[in-house]
Amino acid sequence: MSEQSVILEPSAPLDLRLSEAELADAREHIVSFVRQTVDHAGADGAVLGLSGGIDSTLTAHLAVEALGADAVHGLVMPSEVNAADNMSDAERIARDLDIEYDVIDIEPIFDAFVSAFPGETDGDRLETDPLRTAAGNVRVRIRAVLDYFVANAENRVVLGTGNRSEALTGYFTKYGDGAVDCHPIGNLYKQQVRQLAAHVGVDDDLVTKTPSAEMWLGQTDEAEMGLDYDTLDAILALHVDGPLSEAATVRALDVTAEQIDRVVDLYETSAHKRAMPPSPDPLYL
Ligand SMILES: Nc1ncnc2c1ncn2[C@@H]1O[C@H](COP(=O)(O)OP(=O)(O)OC[C@H]2O[C@@H]([n+]3cccc(C(=O)O)c3)[C@H](O)[C@@H]2O)[C@@H](O)[C@H]1O
Ligand SMILES: Nc1ncnc2c1ncn2[C@@H]1O[C@H](COP(=O)(O)OP(=O)(O)OP(=O)(O)O)[C@@H](O)[C@H]1O
Ligand SMILES: [Mg+2]
Repeated sequence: MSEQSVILEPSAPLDLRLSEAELADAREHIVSFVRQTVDHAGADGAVLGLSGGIDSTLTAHLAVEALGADAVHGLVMPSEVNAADNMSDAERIARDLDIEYDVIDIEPIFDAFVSAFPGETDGDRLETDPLRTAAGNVRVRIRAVLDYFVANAENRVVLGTGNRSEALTGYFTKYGDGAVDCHPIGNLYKQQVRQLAAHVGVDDDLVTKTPSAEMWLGQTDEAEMGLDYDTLDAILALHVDGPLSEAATVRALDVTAEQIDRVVDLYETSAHKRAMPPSPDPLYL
């Protein structure tokens, strides 16, 4: 076992870590998936947003492995609510991987959007929900527009960075960071994302960074969801993905029934984000 693969040991209530052999298989599986997705689309490469977070960092590493550095284009898209450290990390990752990248300040685009709705966004209303989330989602969706501009202009596919923990809880913006052509790491729980990132050689400071959507200053995934990722992943694996009842999951993990209810609620109320938009059944006249 490598030194990096024990990072999660102290707090994980359920050990979801993969063995070194499984990590090697997962890496190869994802790399093949990216290559096939690009080939099947007849595309010349891929584009993805680089946030300095671990999901986009791992996805970028695997994309370079699949396609070569020349075929990957990164977009670093700062706004007023992004930490400067994260944006400089994103640029550092692009430079280390030797990929083409652009830095696009999305704040002027956001400002233009907001000024189109003066009545809705006056004063402090953007600082509290529901407008805080609505405004955050606008920034996320602006990034998706820019991703697709590059994809269209350069015959690339858009790589998503969603992981299984986010997908099952709906912790993403519908048609924002969810608006992509594929999710290479979509079958990995968050703690497995960190582990695979360490396995492929991502720097420790990025592997252990606190996950944040950066939709507003100080936002963290775990605070907003009300659960830490290790607990969330364990409940997803045993109860939502797995066969254990709520009572058995409480016994197996150091969690409460209320925590499990919270996860099940996130899963059920986000079903619409994992499906194509529905239409009524066809009319047979
Ligand atoms: N049952 C239903 N059937 C069909 N559609 C339904 C629906 N319920 C809501 N909707 C629609 O969905 C909308 C709400 O979904 P959405 O617009 O996504 O908005 P919402 O889920 O409210 O917000 C996005 C969440 O994802 C988090 N996020 C976003 C981006 C990145 C990350 C990250 O981890 O980096 C996290 C963010 O912090 C926030 O908690 C509603 O306004 C409505 O249009
Ligand atoms: N400022 C940004 N510039 C470019 N892309 C961004 C930016 N913010 C978010 N993204 C894109 O949206 C994705 C979703 O964000 P998310 O926070 O879930 O992932 P992450 O930042 O890579 O990892 P973590 O969840 O650990 O913070 C990112 O992976 C990235 O592709
Ligand atoms: Mg992030």
